[in-house]
Amino acid sequence: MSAKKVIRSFKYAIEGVTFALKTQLNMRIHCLVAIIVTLLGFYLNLAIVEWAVLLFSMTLVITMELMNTAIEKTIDLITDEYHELAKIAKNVAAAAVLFSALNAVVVGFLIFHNKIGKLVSPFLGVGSIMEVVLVMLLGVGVVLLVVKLVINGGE
Ligand SMILES: Nc1ncnc2c1ncn2[C@@H]1O[C@H](COP(=O)(O)OP(=O)(O)OP(=O)(O)O)[C@@H](O)[C@H]1O
Repeated sequence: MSAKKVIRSFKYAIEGVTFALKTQLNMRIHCLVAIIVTLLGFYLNLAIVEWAVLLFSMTLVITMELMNTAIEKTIDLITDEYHELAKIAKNVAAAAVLFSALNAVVVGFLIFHNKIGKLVSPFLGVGSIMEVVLVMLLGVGVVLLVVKLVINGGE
């Protein structure tokens, strides 16, 4: 492949990401969460293996969202009428996003749950109560995200 072709493929890929960011709310949510989690990771000084697992999980969610968008658009191109197969294809693609997001949440919990005390103590001087409150808030956030993904069918 010539250098020109490589640059052109990058350009197409960037166009794809830009489209997904502009049109898919879930894609914006995934990216925002990924940025926040990455900043948190720097602050909490994660180990290399923790970074590797975390980055893989976050990238997987974003990749699934991109594939979901591609499948949605392909179906819309094929038909704008109700079709059982169109429904199955879109729902299965949405399920892929949901599973990758659930995996990311579990990975995030495994990596961060021991470190939440360290995160809040410099600000509040409290560890355990805030830890419980933050885990509960995280849980509520996760449930809301899952409900939203289910209702929107991955958008
Ligand atoms: N052509 C179709 N035939 C049958 N069911 C469909 C069809 N298009 C969509 N659906 C159903 O509606 C759900 C949501 O569809 P879709 O993702 O296209 O909506 P949307 O979230 O508004 O899409 P977009 O992100 O393109 O705005 C799908 O998961 C599927 O269950």
